Amino acid sequence: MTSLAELHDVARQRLAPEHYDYFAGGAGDEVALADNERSFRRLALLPRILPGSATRDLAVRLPGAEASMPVFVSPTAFHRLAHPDGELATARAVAAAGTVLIASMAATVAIGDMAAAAREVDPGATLWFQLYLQTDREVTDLLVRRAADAGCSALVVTVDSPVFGRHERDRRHGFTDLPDGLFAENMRDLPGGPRNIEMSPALSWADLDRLRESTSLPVLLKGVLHPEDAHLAVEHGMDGILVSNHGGRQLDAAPAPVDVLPRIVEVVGGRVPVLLDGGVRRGTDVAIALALGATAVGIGRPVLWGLAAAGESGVRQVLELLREEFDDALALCGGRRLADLTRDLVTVRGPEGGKW
Ligand SMILES: Cc1cc2nc3c(=O)[nH]c(=O)nc-3n(C[C@H](O)[C@H](O)[C@H](O)COP(=O)(O)O)c2cc1C
Ligand SMILES: O=C(O)C(=O)c1ccccc1
Repeated sequence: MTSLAELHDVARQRLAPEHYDYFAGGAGDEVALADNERSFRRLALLPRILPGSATRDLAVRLPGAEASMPVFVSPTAFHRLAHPDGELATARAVAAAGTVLIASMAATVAIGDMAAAAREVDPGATLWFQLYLQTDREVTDLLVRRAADAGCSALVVTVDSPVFGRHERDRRHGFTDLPDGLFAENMRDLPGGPRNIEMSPALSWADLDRLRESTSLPVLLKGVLHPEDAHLAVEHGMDGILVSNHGGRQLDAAPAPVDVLPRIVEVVGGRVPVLLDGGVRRGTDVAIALALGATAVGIGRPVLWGLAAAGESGVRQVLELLREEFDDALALCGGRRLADLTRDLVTVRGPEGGKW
């Protein structure tokens, strides 16, 4: 395979249409979904010349992690729909790539089993745990304890989902439940028995304060788009911000993360790392996001396409392609390290380019 787009095409052929549409789809008219990729293509990189170094350093320090490149895996649900090995294959591939896997609370493999699979490949593998705060605090506390016991080195609290997104492709297929034999394995053995993941508009900053006090793990907020919320996240002691519109699956009128990134970076002012996901499909997308101030970027769907196309090997291919493409982009921008990707390199395409 020579690009993520090719892996997508193979995955589309292999997946049942209702499962393909579950992974690929967005909310409403899928305006946000389309804009996530399109926004990267509206931007250009003004390359510098004569870098003066034969090699480049792609490694980056993140909360509770040293990643081999500034690309991590964003949390996505239900990997066993894509491949029988599910999240075990994903965990192995991400460990082999030496980057961070944010394990979804809605995984079809329990967090402890994912961590064990990752550690067989690399004893130093890094997993973070994605959490939807549950209104029953006992349930949230138990999930946090299990993530910590599994060795997760940070919590990523998803805050863009006070209600479930309206996914019209799923409605058309009547896809509402996992097939028999598959289950959101982290949701077993909880007070009151197995549970569904709850999304609740009743949650507030007070619930995050409580989580912050209940754990010594770094806590990152996923799904921040408004600069004022980025400011509040820092004030409330968060250890990082993930700028995201949930891959266009929640508010369809939400902007593309890359379009709001500069303002958020400005407000945060270097106090905590600012991460981004949504629409990253090429090494040049990674370079643009870093030049606009992101510390690292996440990929969601490309991992699912790799998994569906070729299991663990497919996810490895996705990560290695992005690594090679990003290294190429950094070289062509005249850079030798991540810090060489600066804001002045980014312009808007077209004759107005540079007015930014
Ligand atoms: C099929 C699917 C399932 C997802 N499940 C979760 C989830 O369980 N928790 C979460 O915080 N985000 C979830 N997301 C959002 C991703 O973490 C991420 O924000 C998004 O996919 C990034 O956009 P991209 O797919 O364009 O790379 C999901 C996304 C997809 C496509
Ligand atoms: O589909 C999603 O985007 C998602 O975040 C999710 C949340 C809970 C259960 C399954 C998926």
